[in-house]
Amino acid sequence: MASTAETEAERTPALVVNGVSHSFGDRKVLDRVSLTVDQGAFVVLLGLNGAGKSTLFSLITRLYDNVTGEITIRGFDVRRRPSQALQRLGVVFQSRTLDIDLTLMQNLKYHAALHGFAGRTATERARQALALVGLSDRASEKVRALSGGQLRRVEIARSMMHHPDLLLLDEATVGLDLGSRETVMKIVRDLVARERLGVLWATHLMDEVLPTDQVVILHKGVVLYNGPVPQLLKLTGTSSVREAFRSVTGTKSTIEEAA
Ligand SMILES: Nc1ncnc2c1ncn2[C@@H]1O[C@H](COP(=O)(O)OP(=O)(O)OP(=O)(O)O)[C@@H](O)[C@H]1O
Repeated sequence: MASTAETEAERTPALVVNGVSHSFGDRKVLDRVSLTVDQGAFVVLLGLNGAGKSTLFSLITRLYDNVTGEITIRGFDVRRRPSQALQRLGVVFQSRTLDIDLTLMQNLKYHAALHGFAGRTATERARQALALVGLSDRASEKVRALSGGQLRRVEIARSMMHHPDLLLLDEATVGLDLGSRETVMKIVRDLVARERLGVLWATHLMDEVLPTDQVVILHKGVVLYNGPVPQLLKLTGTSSVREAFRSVTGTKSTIEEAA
């Protein structure tokens, strides 16, 4: 019996969004959005600027209250069990949020304190987190000495300190050069493979989607496709995610051109 229970717990998705809508005044910006992120899955939330990606993240993180549908993190409803749900969640926001006048270690320890870790535990967690993103040797440097890509890596380290099951990243590579973008994406994909982390990666950049990813196309607040990449290409009779996106959304320009 115990092993069955364990198996069920292991299978509980990192994130379930079910029938979630959201309006600002009269304007509906999300319309019955549903998606699932399994443990160990890298899910790309692909949409043009204004599609509703950040609004969805604000609902998952409880910055806004979802009044329709439901959102669960590892089975915990974010409205009814907020502390259990949110302690399993890590977030890398679109805007930068590190204190550039503090060292990497100081930034991480400050965050650890917010999660109730102090002293040696905080130092140890910070060290482990920096090792995950390959920045162990920079721990005592000030954040202002880092490149844009390294800053993002520290933010990823910070989001991993409390060992979450679900990581949300909102346009994490915007403003980075190609090499840094690839490094950041590799780090996150490695975490998915190694730690069985569930990741929801919001982007408007087509080339960030790999054939092995699950992709959710969000357009004007509506999910137009949700599934594996090969199936998307087959369904649309196209040979690239860019073409498939155009076909599904009826837009002429690619996301990159529109941005
Ligand atoms: N606080 C707000 N009040 C009113 N409208 C808003 C608010 N926040 C977002 N919107 C509108 O909701 C829609 C969805 O915006 P959202 O920021 O979620 O999109 P997005 O896909 O994250 O795009 P971006 O990457 O440009 O932020 C947009 O039309 C936006 O103008």
